[in-house]
Amino acid sequence: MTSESALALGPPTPDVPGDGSISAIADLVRRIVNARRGLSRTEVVSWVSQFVDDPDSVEAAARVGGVIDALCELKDIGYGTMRGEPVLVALPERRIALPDGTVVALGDHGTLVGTGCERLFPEVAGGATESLVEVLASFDEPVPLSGHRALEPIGRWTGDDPMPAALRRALSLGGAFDPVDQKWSMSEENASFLNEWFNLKTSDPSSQVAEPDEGQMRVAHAPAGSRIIVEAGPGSGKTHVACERVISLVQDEGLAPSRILLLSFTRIAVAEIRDRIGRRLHDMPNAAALQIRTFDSFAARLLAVSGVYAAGGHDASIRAATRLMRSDNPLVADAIGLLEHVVIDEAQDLVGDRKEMCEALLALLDPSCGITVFGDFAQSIYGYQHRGAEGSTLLAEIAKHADVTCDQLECDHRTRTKALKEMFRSVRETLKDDPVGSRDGYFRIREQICTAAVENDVTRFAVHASTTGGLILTRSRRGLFTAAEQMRAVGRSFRLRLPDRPPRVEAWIGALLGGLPSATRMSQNDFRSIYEALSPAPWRNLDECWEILLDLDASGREDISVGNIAEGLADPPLELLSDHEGSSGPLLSTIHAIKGREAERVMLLLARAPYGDQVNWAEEARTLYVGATRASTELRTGWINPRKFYTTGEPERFWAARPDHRLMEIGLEGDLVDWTEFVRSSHVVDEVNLISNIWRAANDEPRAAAYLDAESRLVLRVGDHDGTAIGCLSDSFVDLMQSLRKAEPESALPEVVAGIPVVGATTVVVPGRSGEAPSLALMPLLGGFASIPR
Ligand SMILES: Nc1ncnc2c1ncn2[C@@H]1O[C@H](COP(=O)(O)OP(=O)(O)OP(=O)(O)O)[C@@H](O)[C@H]1O
Repeated sequence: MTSESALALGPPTPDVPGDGSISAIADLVRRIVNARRGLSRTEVVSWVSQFVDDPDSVEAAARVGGVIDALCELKDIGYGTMRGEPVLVALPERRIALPDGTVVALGDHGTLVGTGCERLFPEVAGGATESLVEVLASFDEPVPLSGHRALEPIGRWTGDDPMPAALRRALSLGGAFDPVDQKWSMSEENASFLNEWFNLKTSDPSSQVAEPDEGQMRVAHAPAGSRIIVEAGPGSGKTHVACERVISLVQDEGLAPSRILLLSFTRIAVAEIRDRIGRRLHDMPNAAALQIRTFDSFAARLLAVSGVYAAGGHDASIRAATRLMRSDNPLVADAIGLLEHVVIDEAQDLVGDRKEMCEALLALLDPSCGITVFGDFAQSIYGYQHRGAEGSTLLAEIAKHADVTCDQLECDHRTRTKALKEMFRSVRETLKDDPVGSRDGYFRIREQICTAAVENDVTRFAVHASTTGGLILTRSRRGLFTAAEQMRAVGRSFRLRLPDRPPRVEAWIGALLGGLPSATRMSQNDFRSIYEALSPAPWRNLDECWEILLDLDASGREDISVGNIAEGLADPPLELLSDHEGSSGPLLSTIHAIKGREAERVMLLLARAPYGDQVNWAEEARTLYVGATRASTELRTGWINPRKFYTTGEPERFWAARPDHRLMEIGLEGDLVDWTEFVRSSHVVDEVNLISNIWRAANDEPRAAAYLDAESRLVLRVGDHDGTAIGCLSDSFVDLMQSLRKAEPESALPEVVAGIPVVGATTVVVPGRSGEAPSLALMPLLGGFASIPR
């Protein structure tokens, strides 16, 4: 077809507006492309331009060209060839559901956008073929737009750099977008969705100090020597008050920070508490001496100062610390006798070894030492893991002590909707009335939770617009792996929190300072030269990195020392710590691993209810309650059908059988030998070189494999068996693997363990030899499943 015959199509019919608006141009483009096969872009531009104001102007052609490009970019129309020449062609219809509930049509839909509307794509009634999440995920990764303001519902691109293609597409779909003037308007819901999709930050609520309510005031400002149990529901501010209590003990009661001990469960919880208290007490000279620790790090410190070494991981250290505190050791008794106040958070989950350790600690305290214990019986979800534990959490035990008074916090500060507030309260009542639990009771609670949800029974959560941010929670680890797989399958970015993983401290520190002697000092200029030589470059800029290092060094000097930084990282600040893989998107976690956290939006994935005689229905119900009460604004429930896995080892890990191999979960803490042991092996010639190899592997995220060496060790390498060595599988991992293969104790190891995903790297602190300060290194982080030959 020639341009003449294209033009012969004539002027647009009266129902096709020719007002030069974006929507009118888009309609005209679609109309000519659908009606006439084989038109080139130039022919379409020239036909459409005749219907816009001042058709001969360069602007008219540019405007029409811009709209054609936008339509092509979103596959509304496309390019084909005719007789070897590129031509514009019609494409099949698609209907896309937007986060605000509207559906827009793309492709050959025969619907006009309509006069006065600036949309490129018409809004249509009826069902969608895909969601905006699927469309955006299929293009590419979200582009970080840091540096630009958050997207307002009405706005214009003000960046100096060109608008990223991903944003252009998202705006074209999400609302009215003018691709030439780069202006947009869209609904609040769609704007807030895009802000999350592009990881644009809104204000940080944690930096605002909340005014305590009456109950919180009572607890926070109780006399230093009081012994109180604070039993209160989700969102009542227990963690918030735990911080206020410590601040008040220092500021109002004049306690020396070093005489206050606060214990909580996770490193992240501890880092958050330290961060909050640190910000409020920043002008107190000794605030850094506050002992804010996890139960595990408290045990490790106690053993270290007493010169006791306990092999065998965290649980063994906890048991050794308990024995030590019960052993009449004068050094330990003195150290603990100095404490003037102990705060324990999340006491409802203290069972088994950790509970016994806390009891041993409390028994050693001076009678004048105060105690504040926070917990919520309705959120107790760890009973099933421990023998005889039901009903005997630390919370329940301490409540029996004669010298302890009980207090409560009544207000719920988390929820933003009436339905959630009511559910938080009513389910707690139900749990209180039926502590033993039953199948019927469990289903009643499930029902109550669903009533408070804004949407239930979501089956395709991975493409649901609400899962751009917030939490996606599963009851089991099997569910979590399945959910992660579903997200991966549709190309979504997400963050994944798995229990029992090594701590993750930002890798650039180890990449830049790892392998250097602890006595190394560095000026800002020295640092600049190693920073600029690092490839790939760290995601934090040079000045930011230097500021962080000066803070960690804490010497007040203008240069840094590797030893000081390593010491500073013994208790890493919150901003350098992460407890998940991935850097953007919603956080996927089991309910067990998310306690104490909250999010505006929660997608609680339900599976078929448990069955059998062994089900602890009360605990199942409490677990659902913990999951549902993480939401402050929008709770949704969805469905997941967890894949089958077998389990092995302690802590439990998954494995699955395949015809000629087994898949075994890898990446748990202790799966690789530590840095000191690895560098002693013949595979490491130069530590600095090793570190740069690990840094590259962490950034490329390749699959690695472990190859058998001459000394019967399985050495982790990138590439083939001559590839770069970046680590070595530990004996405990190898033993577990051999037992899974049903191999005899002394039988040969496999030649290769393949398919091991490298998911990142972490900075590690390397203890110094006798009397020396510690130094730094970098270790790879592994994830997913290794393939083990039968
Ligand atoms: N007095 C207050 N005024 C306003 N907001 C508050 C107040 N106290 C706490 N909050 C906020 O309420 C939310 C819940 O607080 P927090 O996480 O401390 O509750 P919690 O009792 O520990 O919850 P959970 O038992 O679920 O872990 C947080 O966002 C916190 O900042």
